[in-house]
Amino acid sequence: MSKGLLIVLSGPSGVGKGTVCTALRSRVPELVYSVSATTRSPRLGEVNGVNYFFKSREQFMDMIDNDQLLEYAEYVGNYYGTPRDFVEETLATGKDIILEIEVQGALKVKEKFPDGIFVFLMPPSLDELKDRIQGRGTESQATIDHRMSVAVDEINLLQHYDYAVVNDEINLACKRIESIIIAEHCKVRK
Ligand SMILES: Nc1nc2c(ncn2[C@@H]2O[C@H](COP(=O)(O)OP(=O)(O)O)[C@@H](O)[C@H]2O)c(=O)[nH]1
Ligand SMILES: Nc1ncnc2c1ncn2[C@@H]1O[C@H](COP(=O)(O)OP(=O)(O)O)[C@@H](O)[C@H]1O
Repeated sequence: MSKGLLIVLSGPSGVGKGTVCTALRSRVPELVYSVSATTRSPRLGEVNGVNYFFKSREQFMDMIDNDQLLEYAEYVGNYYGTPRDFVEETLATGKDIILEIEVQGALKVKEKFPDGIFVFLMPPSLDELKDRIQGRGTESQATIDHRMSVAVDEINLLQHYDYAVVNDEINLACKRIESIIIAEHCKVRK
């Protein structure tokens, strides 16, 4: 049995990663989603173990010390990390897995999984990005400003990715990512 594909989806806050991932999972039900650990507080409606594993700083530091994270990063004042065992076990069973993570973490994953597929979700414009993150209404103005300045740095690291997908329209963005996954399965690996 061949190993599954490791797909990394990054992109600035508010670009629509969560929305696109949810749509993608209903279009491609066999695609497994990696649930990250974070020290961020849950937003209204977020469920522990579904959206994230919500951890205290101490619990998160323990996960780092016990080598339970494939990668982790600090982003706008909170820690985020990918539980290692779940990713490795999923790939070993031949299933594809998608990690929705920010750029620093994605670059660390690339060192460990050079055969991973790195997809960057792009906003149609920076103005549209700001409108989306503001429209979601989950962040304070100071956090939005911080996330917008991080967004510019993140977009500057696009050259480390294999694919850039513009999220102009959710179904179109999903179709593009689905096409990438299909093409990668057909690829002749040398
Ligand atoms: N490195 C890393 N980044 C993560 C992980 N999980 C989520 N992130 C990223 O952390 C950033 C902030 O996530 P979040 O607070 O949920 O905000 P949102 O992306 O604006 O909904 C986003 O870029 C996520 O993709 C992870 O396990 N590792
Ligand atoms: N293609 C799109 N067109 C218009 N609005 C979108 C699109 N994709 C996502 N959104 C909206 O933008 C906001 C941010 O999306 P979200 O998925 O939370 O982003 P992220 O996970 O990247 O931070 C949400 O209110 C969402 O409904």
